[in-house]
Amino acid sequence: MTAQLNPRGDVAVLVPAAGAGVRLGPGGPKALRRIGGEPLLVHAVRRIAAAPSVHTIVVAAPPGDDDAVRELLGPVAELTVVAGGATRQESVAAALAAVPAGPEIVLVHDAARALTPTTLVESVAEAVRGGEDAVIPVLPVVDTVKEVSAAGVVLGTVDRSALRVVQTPQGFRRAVLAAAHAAAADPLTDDAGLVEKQGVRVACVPGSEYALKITRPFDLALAEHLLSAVPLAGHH
Ligand SMILES: Nc1ccn([C@@H]2O[C@H](COP(=O)(O)OP(=O)(O)OP(=O)(O)O)[C@@H](O)[C@H]2O)c(=O)n1
Ligand SMILES: C[C@](O)(CO)[C@H](O)COP(=O)(O)O
Repeated sequence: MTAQLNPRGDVAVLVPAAGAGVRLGPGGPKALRRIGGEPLLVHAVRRIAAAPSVHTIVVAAPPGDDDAVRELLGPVAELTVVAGGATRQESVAAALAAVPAGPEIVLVHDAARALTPTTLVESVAEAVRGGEDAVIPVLPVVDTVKEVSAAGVVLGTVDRSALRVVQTPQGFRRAVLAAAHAAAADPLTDDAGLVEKQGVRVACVPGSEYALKITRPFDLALAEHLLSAVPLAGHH
């Protein structure tokens, strides 16, 4: 059944889904690869659409696949589909340009983080609503980290106590994200990076193991397993 979004919600979620998935290997655009019989993009959008604060969803589709993505997501949730760009940053900018007047909180969420819990969408939005200009979900680094030379020799052991791995959704006051994208020069890997360049404070909230980014074949297998072991994996 098509999820109806909250007309009184204050959050727009941009879903960059236009990546090729080179690290995942052959099999078509990553967002359209399947776990539990459904494309990653469907899993991701279903979880976003279940978040009570969400007013608008804009998906940046793989180049040439925008009509197919519209058809695919029609039964999942009310949303807008735009054509993605050559970089993640361009895809986010295209989606941002399609957000209607209204929502003043904008979240950017990778389709590749298909099992992200709905509760994480809400906790990031809540932190922005509470006064932060920019919010990212993070997890501690669980392994020892070494700096290694190009020749494969250890140069030193990094102090990991202040390091965090960063997930999505990343949340922003709308004007802050728009200004950061307007000022963007070289592409960065995440939106918080653009905002940092503007001197804006970026706050952290606890991330979720379920929000793993499906990047390599092992991640796809892990996500498939999580979904079959716990059918609602990452839903809450
Ligand atoms: N031109 C691009 C590149 C990436 N993305 C999206 O950004 C998210 C995070 O990117 P990543 O997981 O690195 O995806 P890919 O770029 O597809 O991966 P790879 O680098 O292995 O090709 C994904 O949902 C991906 O679809 C996008 O919308 N447009
Ligand atoms: C946005 C992101 O998912 C946060 O971890 C990440 O930076 C995307 O980077 P990638 O190099 O495109 O995977």
